[in-house]
Amino acid sequence: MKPMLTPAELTDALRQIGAERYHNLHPFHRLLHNGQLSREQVQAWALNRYYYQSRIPVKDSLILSRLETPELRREWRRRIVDHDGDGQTPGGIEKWIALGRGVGLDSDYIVSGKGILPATRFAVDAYVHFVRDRTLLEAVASSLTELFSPTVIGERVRGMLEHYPFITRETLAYFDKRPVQAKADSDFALQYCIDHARRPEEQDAVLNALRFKCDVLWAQLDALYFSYVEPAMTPPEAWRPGDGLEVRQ
Ligand SMILES: O=C(O)c1cc(C(=O)O)c2c(n1)C(=O)C(=O)c1cc(C(=O)O)[nH]c1-2
Repeated sequence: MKPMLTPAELTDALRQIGAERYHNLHPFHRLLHNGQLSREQVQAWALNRYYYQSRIPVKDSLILSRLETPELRREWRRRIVDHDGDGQTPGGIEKWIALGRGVGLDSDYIVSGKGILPATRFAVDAYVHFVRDRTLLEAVASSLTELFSPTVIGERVRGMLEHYPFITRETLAYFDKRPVQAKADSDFALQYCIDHARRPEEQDAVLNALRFKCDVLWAQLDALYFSYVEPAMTPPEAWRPGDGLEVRQ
């Protein structure tokens, strides 16, 4: 029989998965962060990534609806506000639209969902369905990629500011708050998993949920790489350079 991991061993095993398969390692991110993409390729990234952003509060609402105590719901509700805003302070979604506009896309086009790659949609929707259909423990564990996001975000912001003349600090304002929010989110989710995975099979399910989520992130970058980096195989009706641009007066 499999032994039960201690909290430290479970944490190490999760970190090991991140070290091997988190999306900071993906070739598309290497190109993005090292300044090796064209403005159009950065636009493709911003457009497709918006779809991920737009689904995050939807998947968090699904988790929220499954939580049994006011304390847990309060904690999870914060994530939704982080993305949707509170009607006064803009949330992450609004800031991502600003990022898209900052790289030249039209906001109505971004929000319309037109031009998003089929594989982006499949990967992101798979994440939403996962948190809907699996156990609550697996749903919470699938957010644990956020343990690793502060590092990749730091790398991305530094690299993009250094390498792309069309990128400003304001364009990347989305990322200002994310590392602190991600740390709070992932500290909570990790403790939840440690407390609620009480059998070796449940610990395995937690590890597998993180592997699945790494695949969700990886597949989105595969889609971008195969569609927009040479030799580009852009699917029919997907965004092409020149589509959906903001008209500047
Ligand atoms: O920029 C990134 O590389 C990155 C990664 C991740 C992640 O690891 O899932 C998230 C985010 N950003 C992010 O901005 C975000 O709001 C977010 C929410 C979640 C989640 O699973 O609940 N992951 C991420």
